[in-house]
Amino acid sequence: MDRTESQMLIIFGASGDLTARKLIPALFHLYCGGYLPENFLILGVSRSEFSDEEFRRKVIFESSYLEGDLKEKGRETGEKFAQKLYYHDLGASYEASYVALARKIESLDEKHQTGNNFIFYLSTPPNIYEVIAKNLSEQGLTHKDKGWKRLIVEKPFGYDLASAKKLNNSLHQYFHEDQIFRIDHYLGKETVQNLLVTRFANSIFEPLWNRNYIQHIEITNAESVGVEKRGGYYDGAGAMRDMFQNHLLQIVSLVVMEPPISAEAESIRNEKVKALKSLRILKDEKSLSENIIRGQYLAAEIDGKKVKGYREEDGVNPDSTTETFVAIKFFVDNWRWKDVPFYVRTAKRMPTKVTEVVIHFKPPHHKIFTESGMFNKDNKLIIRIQPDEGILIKFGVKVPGQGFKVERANLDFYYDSLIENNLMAAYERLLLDAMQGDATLYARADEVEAAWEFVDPILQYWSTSKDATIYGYSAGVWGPQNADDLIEGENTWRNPGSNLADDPGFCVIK
Ligand SMILES: NC(=O)C1=CN([C@@H]2O[C@H](COP(=O)(O)OP(=O)(O)OC[C@H]3O[C@@H](n4cnc5c(N)ncnc54)[C@H](OP(=O)(O)O)[C@@H]3O)[C@@H](O)[C@H]2O)C=CC1
Ligand SMILES: O=C1O[C@H](COP(=O)(O)O)[C@@H](O)[C@H](O)[C@H]1O
Repeated sequence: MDRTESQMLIIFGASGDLTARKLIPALFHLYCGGYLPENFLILGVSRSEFSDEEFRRKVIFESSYLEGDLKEKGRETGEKFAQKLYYHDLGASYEASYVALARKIESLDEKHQTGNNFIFYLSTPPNIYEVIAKNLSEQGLTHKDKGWKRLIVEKPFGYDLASAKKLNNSLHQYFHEDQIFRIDHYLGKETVQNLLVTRFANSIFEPLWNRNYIQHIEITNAESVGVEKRGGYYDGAGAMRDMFQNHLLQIVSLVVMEPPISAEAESIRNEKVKALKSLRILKDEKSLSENIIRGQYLAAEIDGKKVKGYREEDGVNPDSTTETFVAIKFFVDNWRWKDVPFYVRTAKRMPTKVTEVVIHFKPPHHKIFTESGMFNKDNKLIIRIQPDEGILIKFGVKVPGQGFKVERANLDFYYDSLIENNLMAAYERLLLDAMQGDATLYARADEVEAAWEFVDPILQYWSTSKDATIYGYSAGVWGPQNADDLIEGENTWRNPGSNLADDPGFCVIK
């Protein structure tokens, strides 16, 4: 709290969905929690015409995203928070009127003593990020001589490796790397951060965290919703760009990375980059076709309700070959992970919303309890990212009675069980970190590029090869059936329920 200096947050794209749905509610929660400094302002910027009052009404009092909060905290709290909000209409284009914007920022800064400390948040279509950065620079708004200046950049960061590099180079003309905060909201999730703590604050997991004890690793990110109102955007992106390149590879990097020398941003980010660079890139046609399954959801009935197929969604091309499901098997080429398969999948219109990491351990070398088949079941560590956040270990116990019959039991931890378990929403945590200048949970330029290096050949293969199949799957099932064939031996995906303790079958380790 003490570290949050007086400052102004300038949001470009203030009339858009993200501002109303995530940013303003996060800022309101930070305000109610006493996390914002006394001298703090939010200046919304876009081309739509609003007065300050109209903007406040739109994003606070008439917003369905704050309705519950306002009921709980009272209108008066909403009114006080609203006094921190201002709006600037950029006019017809994002190229124009930066002189007027600069004047407005300067006068607000002077009047409200925000210390010339500015965060510029880019929540517009990505194709205008550079234009905004350039104009800010030309108006002298990026200089660090008086106060600090930071830039938060929304995803997607680039469309492929070349465009990500281009965007990095463009932004670096106007901002130093230490001023740029590339957002990935999964890094703002408490349970994703806890991957670091589970691994590096305990001496019971890390000694086993390697090829000697781990048989394979499975990561599932499933959403039950379809593309909702974002069909237009999603059709140009697909699951690979929308989720895998950023959120899933961030989780992978935290699972794969070596211990950092400290919890400082650069130490952690250095190790994450090394981890991403050690992923074996699927390059040749054979490995691309054998190790990746992509799919697209088809119309179906779920709980008696008809849901549209992907191609029928608003904004989606009726002949679209954009993937809404992707499952990938890959290896990590380093000392720790040699020969350990990683299976990662992400999809829309699955049976439930769930994200989890499952570490499957190898069975004991020598099997002495032959009475039941239990010794064949693997020990598992399940790290539940969402929902029902927690950690569960599956291990064998003796069934009471004669002989040595073994059954599987659970050791578990639930975030719910903590007395203080107010999990801060991802955007709250990330905004607060940026306000305090902490970039640990933001992606660095080389990190984003390393992730694209893994993803690029896959996208190229899909766009150029005639053999790159896309499979249909009915909305509400766990994706195309042949995604199970990716997994070696008789193992299958875990297909979890929404409760961590649900046990949907098991994996057989031969
Ligand atoms: N919405 C979400 O859930 C998520 C969004 N994001 C990212 O956040 C950013 C904003 O997304 P979102 O709020 O959903 O988008 P919207 O389309 O709802 O809003 C875009 C905003 O940018 C402004 N804008 C400026 N120039 C243009 C232009 N040429 N065309 C269209 N709009 C323009 C719009 O306002 P005006 O027309 O008034 O200038 C509007 O305020 C995007 O980069 C998106 O990828 C990331 C994760 C989730
Ligand atoms: O970034 C995105 O994430 C959401 C899923 O986020 P979650 O926090 O609800 O898991 C996804 O729906 C969206 O398509 C994607 O752009």
